[in-house]
Amino acid sequence: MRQFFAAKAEHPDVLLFFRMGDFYELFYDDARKAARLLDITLTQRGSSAGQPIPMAGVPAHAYEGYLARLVALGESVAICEQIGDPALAKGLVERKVVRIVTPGTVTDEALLQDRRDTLLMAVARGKAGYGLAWADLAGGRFLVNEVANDDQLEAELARLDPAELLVPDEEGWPAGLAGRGGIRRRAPWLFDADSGRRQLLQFFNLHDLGGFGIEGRHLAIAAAGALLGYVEETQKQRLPHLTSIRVETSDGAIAMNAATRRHLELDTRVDGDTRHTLLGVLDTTVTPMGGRLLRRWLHRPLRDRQVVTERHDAVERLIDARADADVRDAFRGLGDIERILSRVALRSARPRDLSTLRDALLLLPKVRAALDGIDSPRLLALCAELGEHDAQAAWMARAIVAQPPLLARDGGVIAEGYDAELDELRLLSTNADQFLIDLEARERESSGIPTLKVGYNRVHGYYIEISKGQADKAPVHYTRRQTLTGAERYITEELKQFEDKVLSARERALSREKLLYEQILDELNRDLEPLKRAAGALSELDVLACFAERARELDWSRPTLVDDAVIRIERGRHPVVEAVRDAPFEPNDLILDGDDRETSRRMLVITGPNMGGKSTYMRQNALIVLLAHIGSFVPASKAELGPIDRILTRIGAGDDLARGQSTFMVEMSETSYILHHATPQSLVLMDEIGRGTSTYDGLALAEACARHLAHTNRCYTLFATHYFELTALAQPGSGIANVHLDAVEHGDTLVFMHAVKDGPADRSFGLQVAALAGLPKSVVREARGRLAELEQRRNDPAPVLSAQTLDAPQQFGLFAPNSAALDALAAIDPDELTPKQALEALYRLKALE
Ligand SMILES: Nc1ncnc2c1ncn2[C@@H]1O[C@H](COP(=O)(O)OP(=O)(O)OP(=O)(O)O)[C@@H](O)[C@H]1O
Repeated sequence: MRQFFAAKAEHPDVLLFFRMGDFYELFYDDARKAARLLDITLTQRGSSAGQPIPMAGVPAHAYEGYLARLVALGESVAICEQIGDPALAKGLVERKVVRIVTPGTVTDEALLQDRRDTLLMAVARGKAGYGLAWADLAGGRFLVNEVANDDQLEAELARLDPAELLVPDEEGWPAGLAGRGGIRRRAPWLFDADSGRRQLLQFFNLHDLGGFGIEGRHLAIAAAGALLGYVEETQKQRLPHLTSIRVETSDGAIAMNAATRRHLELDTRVDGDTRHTLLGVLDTTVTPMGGRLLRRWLHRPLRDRQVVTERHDAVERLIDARADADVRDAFRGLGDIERILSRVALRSARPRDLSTLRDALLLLPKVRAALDGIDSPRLLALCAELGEHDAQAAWMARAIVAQPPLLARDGGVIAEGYDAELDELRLLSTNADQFLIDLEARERESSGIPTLKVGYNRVHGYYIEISKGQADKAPVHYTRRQTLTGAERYITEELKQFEDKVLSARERALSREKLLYEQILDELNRDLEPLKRAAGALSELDVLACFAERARELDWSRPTLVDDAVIRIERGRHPVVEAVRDAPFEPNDLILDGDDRETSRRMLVITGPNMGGKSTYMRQNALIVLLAHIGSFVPASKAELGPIDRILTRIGAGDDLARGQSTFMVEMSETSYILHHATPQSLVLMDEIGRGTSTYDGLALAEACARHLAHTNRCYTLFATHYFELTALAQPGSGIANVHLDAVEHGDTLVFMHAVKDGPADRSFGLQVAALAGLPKSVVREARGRLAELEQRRNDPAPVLSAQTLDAPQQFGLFAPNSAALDALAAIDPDELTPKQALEALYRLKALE
């Protein structure tokens, strides 16, 4: 327990896995917590100061599964091992914390998700905003950025979604950050720019940081220093695979804030589903590393049109040459070499990592052959990045057996013929079998005991066994080793010598193999950079081939990026709705264009019935713009897109109660963000703005926002609304046009046409949709009565949006005047009344006046 307390004192904030023989044990609060999180038994062991010591344990041979669960829950675990051999230790065996496994720093295959980066991030704070540094230790990437304000910080957090976030232990963090899981508060002095700089120079062994382009970015350097400090503290080893640091600026990408990522359901739906999302439809990459790159691309559509056009070009060439199928075919045997290379650098690569790497290198010629003769600048560049690794592949093929065992510990990894000394040692132990058979035959003959056996067990080694009945015939030079119930076991001088030779040959073979294994890792580490580049190129090829496959399979077409201010989409479709619908999807066009105030068309006011397809139409256009800017083809027959700097959305997506905001508050803060940030190059989606409050307030706000977007922001706007009043905004020269979706009534049913047509809708079908949804008939009937009244009221001379109404400070209740009388009136069904009842009703109404 003294050892435990000492180790625990050094790691008070994390769970301590304390190795005791075949188990990792946890004590006290750690035990209680682990028992709860892992559903393992909480027991006791001994006592301390008269109190029993709570304990829980996991078997050492299966600890990875438990570790994975704890890490997924955001917990960190310090692994305290027995150092040295318990058999040789005098008294207690020494124990030491050898590493700390934390959610953001894991690199073991079993603890990672295949198709999702696991990131560790640090955030430094200063007057100019925030510095961000994030590292993917399993993939060997290290990046930084600086952002000016809380909104941008939240957008980066939503994009990168780090598993673990280091922040200075101070107050006043924005709610979006403070409420996240995986936050680790660290002493503020650890986020100091000067010491960060020193730390970086020391880590990369450099004299200045100019080569990385981060000189002068003090906040980014402070964050990077804090991150490195944490990594060194927890990993307790060098990280040779982090070889550089890269700046990933925000202005290189089309900005999307957290709300936009959520609303567009890029990789997760509001209900947590990941299949029916854009990534779910798009991702047919073959390798996990390709899958991760695609996810990264999807969250960072580029503004650099040359890079994007080169990707379109590559995809088109792959389709034309029908080469994507061959590339993808070659990739089936590829595996996750990006992460394998990190484990090679960290020297934790397992035998099967090496055989996978070897097989990947052997596949490179096939990949190159599939791309041969395809004239695309990006594909040519990627082929060059793949590099030449034939010699390395041949060497690894010689070194590693075809199918190595899981662990290096028991040997059998290095192939025969690779190392003469190992072969000789192995021969010695293999020949042992024949020697023993011969020895048994000889001893049987010389002793005259036909049942005599030669055997082996781990405790006593080799022996000659004679049954009890025959034991008196044992020759005198036999020395007794062990007595069993029915037999005696002996050893002879010859057998002892043989045993020493064989056992030591086995041991020497194992240690020779270990040495060779280390040498292989050394050799690979010498060449790590070109191998990492090859892995990067393979990931990108995987994504481009996936784009080609999707384009062909789903009938997508190549978008054109133009310099004019325009978004012109012909026959666009929603990729996810189309994928899940059984019935055909109705394609729709979108034209927004022009810089000129008089002639431009910058905003569409979209009206139409509920369920008509307004949201689908708006989102499909945003997704098409996004897909085009990651380099993919798009679900449309044609798309011409001018420069885009932001995609901003305001789409009702439930309350954000977790952050203590009401529906309407969320709606308004998202709208406010959009009004402050949208530029003439931004695409803005506004879905039913104003519906979270009373009708007149909502209508007034919706109209004011629409005007602001059209006249001040002048962004490309799709504005869906149920307020018909807004259709009046579409005046000549306003830059605003009306479109609508339609439905037709067939008896009791409604048929939605889903086609976008010019002009405003003439009615909304709200009650019919409600009836379709199964609202009780009596309720629908009553609503119909109310509707008639309200429409009557609307035709009253007082205009809803008169300046007087808008300026009035008080809030109008829709039914405020005479509401008791109206209620009573609505409750009357004239068809059901006798003349007498009708007269009584009239008197009652009169009394309510
Ligand atoms: N173009 C289309 N072709 C085929 N089906 C479509 C199309 N657009 C929408 N749909 C179908 O109609 C359903 C309703 O669409 P959507 O949610 O976009 O309607 P909405 O007008 O936004 O409704 P609400 O006003 O109630 O929010 C979708 O789930 C989809 O199944």
